[in-house]
Amino acid sequence: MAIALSSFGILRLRRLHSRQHLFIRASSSSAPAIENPENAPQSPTTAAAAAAPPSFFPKRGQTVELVCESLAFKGKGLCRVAETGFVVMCDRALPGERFLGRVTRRKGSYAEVKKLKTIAPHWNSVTAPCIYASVCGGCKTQNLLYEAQVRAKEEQVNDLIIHVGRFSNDDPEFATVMKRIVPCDIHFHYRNKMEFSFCTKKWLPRDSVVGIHDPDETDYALGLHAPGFFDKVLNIGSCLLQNEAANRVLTVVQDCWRDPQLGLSPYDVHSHAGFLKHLMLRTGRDIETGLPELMVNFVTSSYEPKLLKHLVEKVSAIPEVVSVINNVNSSVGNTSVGEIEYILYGKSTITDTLRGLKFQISANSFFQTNSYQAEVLYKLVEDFSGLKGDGSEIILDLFCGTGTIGLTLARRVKHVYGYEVVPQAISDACRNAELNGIHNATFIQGDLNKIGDNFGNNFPKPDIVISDPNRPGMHTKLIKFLLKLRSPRIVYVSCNPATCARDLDYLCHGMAEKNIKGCYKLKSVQPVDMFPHTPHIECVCLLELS
Ligand SMILES: C[S@@+](CC[C@H](N)C(=O)[O-])C[C@H]1O[C@@H](n2cnc3c(N)ncnc32)[C@H](O)[C@@H]1O
Repeated sequence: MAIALSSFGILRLRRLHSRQHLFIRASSSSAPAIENPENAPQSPTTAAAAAAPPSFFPKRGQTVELVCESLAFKGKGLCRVAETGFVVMCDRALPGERFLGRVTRRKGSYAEVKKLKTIAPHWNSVTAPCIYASVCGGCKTQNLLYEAQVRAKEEQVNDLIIHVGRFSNDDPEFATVMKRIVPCDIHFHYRNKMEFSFCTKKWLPRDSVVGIHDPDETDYALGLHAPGFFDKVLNIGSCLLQNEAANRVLTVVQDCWRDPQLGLSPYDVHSHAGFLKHLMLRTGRDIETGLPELMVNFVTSSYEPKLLKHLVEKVSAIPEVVSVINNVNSSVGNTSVGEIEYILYGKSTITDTLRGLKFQISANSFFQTNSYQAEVLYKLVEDFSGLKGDGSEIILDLFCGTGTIGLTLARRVKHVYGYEVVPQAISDACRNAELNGIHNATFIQGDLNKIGDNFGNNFPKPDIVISDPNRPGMHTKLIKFLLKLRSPRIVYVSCNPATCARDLDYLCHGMAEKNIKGCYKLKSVQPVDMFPHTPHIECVCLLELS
């Protein structure tokens, strides 16, 4: 197998043909589906593999020896069966790793395998500092050198833009469109929000993990979900992605919540009995001092403040804790957004700063989870917006959350119009505008997946559209609206490069099956690493009217 030395000095496999696009599906039925992989153009290798007799394909339960070529969608290792080139995906297989895997399922044109045994380790291997790293679903690549992590992310974006977005790397402009990834300088303690789950069923990985010590004898757990299980939780004492004060809160809660005298019970997702659902920790910064301030949010199945009294006393004794909230979610659903929110201690919001502005954040409003790297991301958005600086432009900020992007641009434009589905985020956005003395921003609550023909009547034609959807990307209705609107510039911020590539394809090349023509030219795709050690990739893209 050919190997090459990349510009980062990392040994990596020379990629023959990427098939990452086979593994991408829109995660919401409301969003347009990624094109059928069966219809995707086939490379010579894959065409040969497709023509091979079925017996060439691995069968369920079969053990195969594989070498991981690269990282693909959701950070899974992409491998090929020797001789046939048949594509196989394996969770936690890293580039260069030779291993034995058992085929767990066949999915159309590829199969998934479970890693049984590593024969030869991956390239750029480092020791993971977290004792849970090999089992917890959060960090999948802590044992991969950070430079190799970002290189893999950059390659993934490149492949998706080519194969899903249908942009050609033979085009001489392609190299100037695709920018090098911006790495994150802070590799640990960067998350300002973590959600831990209470559970009746502690998950103990079969291969017991060296260093994990859990003195508690009950089956109860508080921690992060076992990968792939909604009803099993890995009990954890601390998480290296969150800050030190948040870890102190977690420790304090862990130390007492199972005390039988408190009468607390974890919620059982099968029987729907039990009280404690989630522990959400959010960290902001005091605007005056810059010191961390924490919100502790207990999500429970009913409102019983007496039951929480001891926990509230314990956590509020931690100096950084300025807010203790109780979200009551009495539905059988297990989300952390309650139908009613109570303040048990301190304030209802915490504060943070971004690009010189102050923001108040409620328990359930979206706020970028890596505040440090959000500064970098927003600077890119501002640069891509290409503001004239004469205060003449109109900005349409789609999926605006608490208004952060629009507000950071407001002082340099005529007016900002923000759209967002969560009512609490809209009230936060209005309050944030006021807090910063910004009077040229209007925030409107509405579902952008359900826009009607009159959408667009409430605001003038924008000069710049910012669109920052969540993982499913933009709904076809919204894409059609943007193609009709023909704003000169679109800055597309994405947390899912797969749906991003699909939407860029529609905006630039149209949707032939719906007889819709594209009218944009892709000028820039800038990947940004916001979440080291995880498969998540953020991108800022610039489109201009062609
Ligand atoms: C990735 S966040 C971006 C938020 C904001 N731009 C920022 O940088 O903080 C996506 C936002 O889209 C909102 N959202 C999700 N689906 C939506 C929909 N169908 N209509 C309107 N907003 C939606 C979410 O509530 C969330 O606030």
